[in-house]
Amino acid sequence: MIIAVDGPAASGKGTIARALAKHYGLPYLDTGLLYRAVALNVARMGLDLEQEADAVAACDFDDAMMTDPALRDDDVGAMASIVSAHPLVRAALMQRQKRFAAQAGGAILDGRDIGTVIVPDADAKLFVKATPNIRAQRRHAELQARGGTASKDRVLADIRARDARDSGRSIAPLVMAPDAALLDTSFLSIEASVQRAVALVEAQRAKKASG
Ligand SMILES: Nc1ncnc2c1ncn2[C@@H]1O[C@H](COP(=O)(O)OP(=O)(O)O)[C@@H](O)[C@H]1O
Ligand SMILES: Nc1ccn([C@@H]2O[C@H](COP(=O)(O)OP(=O)(O)O)[C@@H](O)[C@H]2O)c(=O)n1
Repeated sequence: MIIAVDGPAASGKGTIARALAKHYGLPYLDTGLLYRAVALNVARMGLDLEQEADAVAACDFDDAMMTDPALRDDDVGAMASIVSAHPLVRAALMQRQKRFAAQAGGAILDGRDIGTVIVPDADAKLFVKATPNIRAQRRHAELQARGGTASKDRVLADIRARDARDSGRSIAPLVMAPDAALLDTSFLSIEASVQRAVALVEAQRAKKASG
């Protein structure tokens, strides 16, 4: 079974995707980390995020980079949103994601374009959302726990800027696939969100199985 989980920053998609991976015993790929790795690489190489050729030169990284804690920094999320708008960067990362999705037994991937571009024929698709304020609150608490000092207003502004850039870009914009199930986590606990996610996946599987 392949499950696609998409949604904006700090909506809870990673939390849900990890829980679904455990529930169904499937391997999980956080595709945002790939774009974050490219962005961090560009910065470390002293290159320009806005220049497509610079960002493409930073796409060649090995798996070890995916565990670098610096990838989770807030400014790296904002930088990732800049490099991810370059078509050649998306092309360079596409095969890696498609290969992960195609492994025997299935997989779960989360990101922005999983259900629309990477695996449009996924067995189940979720689009996770929450209000910008609630997402900022959650991300702010998460960053504070990691020793970050950004204010809640700054985190909210970053989330709004990323929403606009990710939804407004011409290639693979953040948009809900027409056949995805919407899951609004604004007023749900983590446990309730996960329960709802499992129910939505089961409903989509049952619908597919019946024809
Ligand atoms: N339903 C929820 N209620 C409260 N906090 C949540 C909920 N879902 C996720 N979180 C917390 O919000 C933060 C962002 O969640 P995460 O799953 O990383 O979002 P995303 O992958 O969409 O960026 C994390 O600290 C996570 O523990
Ligand atoms: N499939 C994906 C995943 C992430 N991204 C980009 O990478 C950035 C960081 O993604 P992320 O999933 O790590 O961010 P969070 O939602 O965890 O804050 C996003 O803002 C997008 O610009 C993308 O374009 N496509």
